[in-house]
Amino acid sequence: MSETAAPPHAVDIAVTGKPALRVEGLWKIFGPKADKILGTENQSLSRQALLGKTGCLAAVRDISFDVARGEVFVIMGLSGSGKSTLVRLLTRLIEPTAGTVLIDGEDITKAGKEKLQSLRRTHMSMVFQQFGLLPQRTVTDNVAYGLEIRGENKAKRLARAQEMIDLVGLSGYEASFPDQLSGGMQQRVGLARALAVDPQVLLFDEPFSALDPLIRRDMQDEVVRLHEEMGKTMIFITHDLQEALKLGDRILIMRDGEIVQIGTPAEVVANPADEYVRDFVSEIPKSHVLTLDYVVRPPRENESLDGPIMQSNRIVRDAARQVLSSKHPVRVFRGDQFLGLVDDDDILRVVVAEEDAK
Ligand SMILES: Nc1ncnc2c1ncn2[C@@H]1O[C@H](COP(=O)(O)OP(=O)(O)OP(=O)(O)O)[C@@H](O)[C@H]1O
Repeated sequence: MSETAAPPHAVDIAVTGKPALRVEGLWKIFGPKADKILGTENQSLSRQALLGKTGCLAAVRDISFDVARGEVFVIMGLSGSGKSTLVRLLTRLIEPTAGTVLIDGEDITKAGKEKLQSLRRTHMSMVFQQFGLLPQRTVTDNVAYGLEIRGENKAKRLARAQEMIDLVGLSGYEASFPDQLSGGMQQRVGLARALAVDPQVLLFDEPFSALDPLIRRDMQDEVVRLHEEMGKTMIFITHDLQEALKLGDRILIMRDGEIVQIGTPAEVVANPADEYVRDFVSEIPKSHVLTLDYVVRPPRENESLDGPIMQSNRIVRDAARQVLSSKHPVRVFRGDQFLGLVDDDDILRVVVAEEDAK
């Protein structure tokens, strides 16, 4: 079968096996006697009602999800929806009120102090919005910092740091100090530092929010490229839907501490769970996000089955040129399974619908 390229960072969740991260029934309630809320009738109150009645704020409410190995999982929501609290719970920078977090099968929530420290050093790295670089240290020493804490010898950590500096495109800046670098370059140092320890999971907490739009786009491309090269599991927090759609294999949309929807970019755009999500996605050009899964249809009588073959996870926009220039309808497969056909009309229907929506 002649294979047409899938979207670069697509992951087949079904075949990736044990999750890299499992979150079960996670809660964080802030406020007086916050630990007395769960198990009482107050637990089912909305965030507002709970706050009014008890003075406690449920920042994260009963959240469960799995992240597959190698997946880019984006957590998205407006300000106050609970994203930062959630990501901090994942590393126990904040203690959960209830629930469990398993990273690579290790229960973070039950780990003692030493175990937690060792898990943080070996299993996860974080990239923050405020880069968090050490100002007195050079680029190389910042990148090597995590390895130093871990007790790696100097030759080894310098070699690894150099490898990461080259990887993120900072060769030549090894001896610079953070304040000599632009914001985008500082964030590259942050990325290199996070990657240097070869973590199981990389966590990004709104890393590019403070950057100019153009630099921000560069950095998003950088994340896509690094993911393609290294295949790391990534959890990415953002309030920006475009960023979520661009980076995410799946997106978790939060509101008032709760999950509103979890889905692939195409699922979220094609089938928004409610008005809140519909509002979010209404401006998004569907052909940029929907895959052929959403336009494929059964063959009609006497229709040609001689057209080229494409995989169903191809984005409509990327497939359009080939479909429109083909004499026969394109045959769409998921793996080896034939799903049906896509022709010019099927493509144009999506494109025209988005023109109409403007
Ligand atoms: N330490 C705290 N004590 C009390 N309330 C808190 C605390 N930290 C966060 N909150 C509240 O929890 C809710 C969720 O906050 P959080 O910062 O997680 O949201 P967010 O989606 O990350 O928003 P932003 O993008 O603005 O950071 C907010 O209402 C916030 O005021």
